[in-house]
Amino acid sequence: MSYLLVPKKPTEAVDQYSAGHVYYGEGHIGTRRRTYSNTFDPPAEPGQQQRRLLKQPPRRRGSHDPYGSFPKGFLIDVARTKAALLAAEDTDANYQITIEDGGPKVLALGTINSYGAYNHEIRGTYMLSNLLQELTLAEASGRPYILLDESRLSENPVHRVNRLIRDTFWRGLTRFIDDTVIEEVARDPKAERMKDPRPRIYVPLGAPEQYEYYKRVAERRPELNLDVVVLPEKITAEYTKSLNDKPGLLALAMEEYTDHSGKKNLRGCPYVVPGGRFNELYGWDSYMMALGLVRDKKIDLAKSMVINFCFCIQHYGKILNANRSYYLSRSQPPFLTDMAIRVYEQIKHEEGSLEFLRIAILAAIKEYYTVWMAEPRYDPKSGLCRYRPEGLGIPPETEPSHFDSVLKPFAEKNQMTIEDFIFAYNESLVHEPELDEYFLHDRAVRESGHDTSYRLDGRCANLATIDLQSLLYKYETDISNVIKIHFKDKLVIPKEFARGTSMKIGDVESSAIWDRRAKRRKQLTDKYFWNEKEGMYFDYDTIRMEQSTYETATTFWPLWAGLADPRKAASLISVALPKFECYGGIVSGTEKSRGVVGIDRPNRQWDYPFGWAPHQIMAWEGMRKYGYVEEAQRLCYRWLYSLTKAFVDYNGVLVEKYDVTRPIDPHKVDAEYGNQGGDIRGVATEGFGWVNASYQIGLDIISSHMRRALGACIPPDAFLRMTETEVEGIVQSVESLGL
Ligand SMILES: OC[C@H]1O[C@H](O[C@H]2O[C@H](CO)[C@@H](O)[C@H](O)[C@H]2O)[C@H](O)[C@@H](O)[C@@H]1O
Ligand SMILES: [Ca+2]
Repeated sequence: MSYLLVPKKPTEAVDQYSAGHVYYGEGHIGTRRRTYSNTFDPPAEPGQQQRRLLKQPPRRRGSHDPYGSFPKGFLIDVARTKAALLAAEDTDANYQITIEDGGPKVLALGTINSYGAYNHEIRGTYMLSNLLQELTLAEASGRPYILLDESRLSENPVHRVNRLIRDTFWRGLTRFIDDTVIEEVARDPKAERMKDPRPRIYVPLGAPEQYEYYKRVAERRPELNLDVVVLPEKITAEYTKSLNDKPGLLALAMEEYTDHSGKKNLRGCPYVVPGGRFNELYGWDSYMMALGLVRDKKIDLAKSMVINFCFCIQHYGKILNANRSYYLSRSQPPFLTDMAIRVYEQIKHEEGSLEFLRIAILAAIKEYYTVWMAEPRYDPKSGLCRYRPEGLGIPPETEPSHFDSVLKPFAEKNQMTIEDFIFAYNESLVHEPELDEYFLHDRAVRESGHDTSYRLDGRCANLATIDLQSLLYKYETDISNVIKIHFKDKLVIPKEFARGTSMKIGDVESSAIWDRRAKRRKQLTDKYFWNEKEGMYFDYDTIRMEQSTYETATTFWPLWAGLADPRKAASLISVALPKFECYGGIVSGTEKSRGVVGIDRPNRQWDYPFGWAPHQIMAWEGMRKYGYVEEAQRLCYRWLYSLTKAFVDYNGVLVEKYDVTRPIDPHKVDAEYGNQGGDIRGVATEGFGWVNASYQIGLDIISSHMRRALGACIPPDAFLRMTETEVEGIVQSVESLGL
């Protein structure tokens, strides 16, 4: 009987903690399915034991496995067990097993040791939800029957999150653009309601080889209905607006390779997307994810994202908010220099690494001059820079009713429905300067990455933010250091980077000028952004010529950039930190600054009480830079606790942002478009990009003692009050329960 040949220890051939696609085999359409010893096919004539396993529902106590002390594994009929599990335990029928389900929280499974004759009970939300996740993965891999290690169900949650991110989620979020996947990557849930959302790719004029490539794809595969469009050399705000009805992907870097038949071909340079409805290469998300990728030793991916950024600067004039047509005029917070340096550090022994760094720094210099130090973003009066992109009309990618309350009075004034007014306004058939001003700021808010908040609403384009100021200081110091250390203090500007700038071919960049720029920026920061009385940094309004009073978590960014002097750093820790430190980490802005919210003044996602991964990462790194390691670890524990807690209680969820004031279900966010990444059917396959990164980075920051406490889900406030021995006692009892 073939089932008797099933190995006793499924771990012999495949590691018990392998990623789903390895443990169960590849199962997606078009990929090769592999067979491993931890899966098995039922015999044509099932024997007695097997019949029992396949036909009888799992039994309760009385049929307990007498070999119970063995490391356990289970023989599972995937479809039957999944159906039984969902019927009993998913009482709210959302294909997740969470603490909100009211089932018995126990399910008996036939053990491998007894060839399915005896059962062992799986108990509690966490193990049952892990079972659902494993069954969903097995099903997706096309496995009707599996042998499952119990350790995959009782796995320490910190180990499980860390492992899933490293081996599964990055993989799930990786994209590239070429003929094999164009229909998949062109898909855009944000564009579905736009007029002509057929798959479309816009190719820059300077990449004719890509135009030829995609034209050939469109001809060869007419069923795709792929529209291939060349962009004009000069991209104006009018042109970008004209694409609103024809949304499409913006081409990214491709590389030449020789295929198996010896023919030269092109293939897309891969990148990682944020997740949820964000299925494209984003600006600052990419930086945060690159930190996580480097940490997880996925260096090629991080490197490829830098290459894609350089392509964007060269062909679109900026690092794009994201590579969709409606983002053409917009950038996002600049992080290229730090990203390139971190990748370079990992590849410096490789051939071509210095050339990689040279190109990235040249691209960053071009971006610095033409995006951030050029009007309208640059304010010549103050010498400060702002998020202030060009653009016309209403951002088309937001949710349908997002602007209704803003547009309603204008629609009424013009005696139109909101829908008719949107058309008339976008087509310049009506003129509303007040609305133009509103959307100028709205676009700026989106460029800032902080969309939306009461900090930036209605004024962002006028604000020089402490965020941007810190990032540009980092550009200046990084560029200076790289030129000095790696290029003998001389970096010659080549033709492709001089084009479209005031730089001339052959101009030489040296460290001195970048040092002067950094020094000047530091003076301006102290003058405009530091508030001695409040002991922290604030944004500066370049039109009203006054500091903003909104308390923002980006006040810690000068630490990350190395821009604060030690006295200011100390004040940020003693005065500012208590305002932002919440139960689950750093909050985006203080409650006082946000003000009262209600029906007429709804929550904004970048305000109190929400916490975001990039804010945590920037604060941790900044504090560590200045020696505030204990504070960084404490904040880290808080954040990782929120992520782990929601993961354990809510079927493995990892989402875009968290409510850092909620101890129980911090992933529940009632603001704007809700939370991305939470839409799980059985199992999460992607998490959310920058949250994934924050988890991996955070694990390297906390102590091993903290890591053990986290695995036992000890709440932060309790953990901080406990002695090390008390924590160890709890950890050991949790571990002995196998949970
Ligand atoms: O569609 C609404 C907005 O979506 C993006 O913003 C949010 O998601 C991004 C990707 O994770 C992130 O970079 C940003 O900080 C988030 O607020 C997009 O960037 C906006 O332009 C867009 O309007
Ligand atoms: Ca449920």
